[in-house]
Amino acid sequence: MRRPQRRRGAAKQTRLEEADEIRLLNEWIEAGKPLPGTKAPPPSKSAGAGPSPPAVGEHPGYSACTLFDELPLSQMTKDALRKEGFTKMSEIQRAALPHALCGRDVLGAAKTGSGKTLAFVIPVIEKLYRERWGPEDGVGCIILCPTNDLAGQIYAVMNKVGKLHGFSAGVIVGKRKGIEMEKERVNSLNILVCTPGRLVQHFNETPNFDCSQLQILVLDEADQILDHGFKSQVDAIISQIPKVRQTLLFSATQTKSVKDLARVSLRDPEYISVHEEAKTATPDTLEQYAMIVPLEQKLNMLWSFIKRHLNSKTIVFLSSVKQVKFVFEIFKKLRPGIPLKCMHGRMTHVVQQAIVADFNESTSVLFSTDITSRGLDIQNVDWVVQVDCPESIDNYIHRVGRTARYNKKGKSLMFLCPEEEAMLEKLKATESKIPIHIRKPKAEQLEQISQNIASVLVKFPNLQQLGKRAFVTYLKSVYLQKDKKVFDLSRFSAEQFAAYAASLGLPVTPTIRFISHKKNVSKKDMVDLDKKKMTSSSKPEVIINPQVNSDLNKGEEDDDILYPKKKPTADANMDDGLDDVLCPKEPGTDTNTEPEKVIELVKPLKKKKLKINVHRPVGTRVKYDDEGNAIPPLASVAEEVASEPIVHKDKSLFCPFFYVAYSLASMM
Ligand SMILES: Nc1ncnc2c1ncn2[C@@H]1O[C@H](COP(=O)(O)OP(=O)(O)OP(=O)(O)O)[C@@H](O)[C@H]1O
Repeated sequence: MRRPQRRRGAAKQTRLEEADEIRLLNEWIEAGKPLPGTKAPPPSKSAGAGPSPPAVGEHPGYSACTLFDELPLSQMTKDALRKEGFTKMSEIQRAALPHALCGRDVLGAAKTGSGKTLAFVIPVIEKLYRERWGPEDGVGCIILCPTNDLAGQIYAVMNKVGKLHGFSAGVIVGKRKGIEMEKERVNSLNILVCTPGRLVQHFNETPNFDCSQLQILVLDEADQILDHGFKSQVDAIISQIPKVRQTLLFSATQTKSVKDLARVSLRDPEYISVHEEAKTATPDTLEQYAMIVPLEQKLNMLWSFIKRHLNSKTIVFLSSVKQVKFVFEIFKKLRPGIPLKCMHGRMTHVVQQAIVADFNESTSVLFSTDITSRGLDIQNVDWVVQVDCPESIDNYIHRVGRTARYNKKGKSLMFLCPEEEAMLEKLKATESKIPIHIRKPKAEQLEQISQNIASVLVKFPNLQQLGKRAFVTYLKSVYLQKDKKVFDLSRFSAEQFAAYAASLGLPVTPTIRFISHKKNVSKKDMVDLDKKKMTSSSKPEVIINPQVNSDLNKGEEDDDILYPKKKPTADANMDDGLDDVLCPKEPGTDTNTEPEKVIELVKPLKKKKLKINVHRPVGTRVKYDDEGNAIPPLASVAEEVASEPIVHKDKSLFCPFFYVAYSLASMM
């Protein structure tokens, strides 16, 4: 938002006031900073009594503050925070901000929904303010996060907190085609909020794209950004930015891998984990349930749950895009009595943003992949239902963290097949610190909808194709999971696969080429086997046939008759009653992705010599040598023949905080 145009004299007065404020802030930050490695002391009794502004020249320590107004922050930031209703700091903010404001690297860990975003947005804005950063200085801060939606959300928070400042910020996201429009503007942005893949594209393709002056690098959902999915992109980015910078890493499931942390050149980082001693790894206000649900009963159970929670806002996680699409389309046709939405990574950024915005404002059910599992701050989600088993405990924590945010209440329910009970053991293990309760569904409250689905598929053949793909992609997702103790398709019988297909309303069970009864079985054998199976009572063994791994990467399978359709039977597990999990006592308080793993292969980046922004006023430009070590500005100027005219010190470096690339992305 542009600052109101001021008359020249008033603008000059403002600049003098800002110069004074920056000098005072720098003195205060230096004089009152906490000792390295120290934790914030517990809030004092008088905490929150409101700050008595320090007397001139007095610089009290700020590690014990509880209110934003007590911190050495610029007045513009304090005013913006107050306007947004942020007055008292959360635990992670209280612990991290004093160290981040004085320029230290921070490795921050705190539960989902505990306010980590402000813990890095505020230091970014304050750092650039105190550095008197402006548009001609180019990129001063990069914030990396795993998904486009999260980038959009972080940008929105940045916009709220920084709106009185004069920085240019933007979200550079979106699919391949949008990059051309971004190329013209990306160099003029001071703060980039982006996914790793998009940033690498700019390093590779945007002429004169320059991050050599970078002051601060932030990794949100750092453990995911640093894991194998983004490894090549992150390494490419790190190779293009100065090693001498401030680095902030945050996540609810923070990595402690020294190897990973070394990749981002952390320097004596403050490890701040405010909930390390907490009894639970998940929010205290979250009620967590699990139910053992046979594969072929999952959709019946999901439908029954939704029918009993028509006044709740619910996020439903499924493993694959095809499943999300199929369940969404089918349930839409069956009309449960509550609005339904779906979200996945194959949607354009604009559509995703619109869905999140709409879901924020409505009581509805959002079917989603794990694209929404991390970071998304959707308001007032009452329930998170995990129809498919999370791939890891971290994945579980982030999924359920979509509800019960910032002291609000929420509930989560996870379906586990009997064959996946090992995940329950992992979650209940002491070290996981996840207070999850087992619930047994009441058979009489379980609505059988397979026939209804089958009727819909007859009426809408295109949905039958989608159903087959949902069937195959789900099994593929299980087959490709790393944790073979939990995910093992060979534990499922051929009959169960047939029953699962029938539960999706499919007239025949699609062929799953990576599963066969025995090694190297031919299609003819499979069909013969069917006939034999129809007579024999023994369960044919299901063998995962690795020889056909190549199928996993193929497009969608054609369907084929593998097993006759079988009516799903109510499972023994279903005898006990469904308790409050399906019949909420009071209107609920109760929310995936394939993370936006950028698929394109990153060409090994030529090591580019770090370029220097020659337009930056003399005496304020920080330069780097080839190793990325900062050379003191004056020293570097002394090296050059100082022939260029001295730029007036009072040249304003600020221009209205406006948003550039995001509107570009939104035009994609
Ligand atoms: N100091 C505060 N006072 C009031 N509300 C706050 C404060 N800090 C954050 N919030 C609110 O808490 C919610 C969660 O914040 P945020 O999204 O930053 O959590 P997070 O820790 O990043 O969660 P996740 O781990 O899921 O990414 C947001 O709605 C935010 O506006």
